[in-house]
This record gives sequence, C-alpha cells and structure tokens, in this order.
Amino acid sequence: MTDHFSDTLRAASEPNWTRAVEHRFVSELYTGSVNDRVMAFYLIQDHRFLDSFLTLLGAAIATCDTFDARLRFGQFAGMVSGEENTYFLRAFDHLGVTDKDRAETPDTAPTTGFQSIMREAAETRSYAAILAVLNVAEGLYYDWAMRAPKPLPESFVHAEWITLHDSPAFAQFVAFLRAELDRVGPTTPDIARDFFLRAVSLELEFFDAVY
Ligand SMILES: Cc1ncc(C[n+]2csc(CCO)c2C)c(N)n1
Repeated sequence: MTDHFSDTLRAASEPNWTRAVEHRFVSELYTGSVNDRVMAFYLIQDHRFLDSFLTLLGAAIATCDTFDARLRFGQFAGMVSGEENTYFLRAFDHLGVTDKDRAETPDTAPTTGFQSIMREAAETRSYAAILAVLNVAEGLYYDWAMRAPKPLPESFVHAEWITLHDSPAFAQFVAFLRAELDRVGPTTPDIARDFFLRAVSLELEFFDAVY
C-alpha cells in the first residue's frame, strides 16, 4: 500500500474494481468474440454514457483550479466529441444498428445510474467529486485496455474500443487525473471516496447488464 490517495480509493473499491477489469465482456473483447448483438447493445448504452460524460467534463473545466488543468480537460473534451463519437457512429453502421434501434432501446439501470452520478458530481461543483468519478471512468478503462494481449482482434469494432483506451495520450490523461485526485481529494476525502466507490460499482453493473 502506498500513501497516494488514489491508490487508497482503488484498494477500497476491491473486489469490484478487479471484477470489472476482468469481466467476461473484457475477455471476449480481447479475443474479438463479443457477440454482435451484445456489442451493439453495449455501444447503444455507452453512447448515452458519453453524453453525460461531456457534462461532467464541462464541470471539470468550470471547477478546476489551474489553467493547465483547464487546457487538458478542454483538449480531452475535443477528442471525446470528435474521434470517440465517430467511432460509435462507424460501429453502429458496421453492426447494422439504425437510429430507430437506438431510439427504441431503453436505458438499463446502470446507464441511468451513471447518468445520475455524473450529473450529481457535476452539480456538486466539487472538483474532488468530479475527479473521483473521472478517475474511475478513465482509470478503470485504461486498466483493462492496457492489458489487452496482442495481436488485437481483427474487427475494428473490437480493436478500436481497446486502442481508444490505451493510447499514449490516454495514458497521460489518466496519469494527470490521478495526480489531480492525489492533490485535491484529501481536502474532502469522504466526498471523493463516496463518488469513487459508487462509480466502481456502476462500472461493474454496466458490464453485467449487457449479458
Ligand atoms: C461505462 C463506461 N465507463 C467508462 C468509460 C470510459 N470512457 C468514457 S468517456 C471516455 C473518454 C474517452 O475515451 C472514457 C475512457 C466508458 N466508455 N463507459
């Protein structure tokens, strides 16, 4: 155990963190064997996650206390709104997911839960709460993506969902988020811990809900 605040929260979130990182969905993604219907359902749900995620990033831009952090969040928001959003659209096209399918598929409980916690964190206007949720959303995805065995699966739908979350730029952003949480989290540890632990549970439930 180190005395980094982010490590303490991550240790406190076990066993859920590891259960999410080693989830059936993740191992099937590594081998490119996620069933197309499961992948389509996951991506429909996750595209809704991305919408609230941008609200949360906007709150990070509004509440962070340095110009450097504001620039990083701003650049990241641009990437998510561009490259990451078009991945979803190309994947929907490839999997034959129509606008109608997307509109008619109801939110799962964890999708609603994530939208709520991201809005809740955004509305606290507490940079520590916002960082806690961002650290889970980014750090947990980086943790499984960086472990993906090579070669990556053939289908771009599977392979790009891995590479989007383990690029060098993404790794740097995750390291930045951890350093920020280590710096700011200890000022309001209970709030940071509460948001962090709830977000990890939701990540696990989000994966569970696609099966
Ligand atoms: C349930 C769920 N949790 C986390 C992520 C990860 N994530 C969401 S937005 C974003 C930023 C750019 O990649 C990242 C990493 C996800 N997609 N879905």
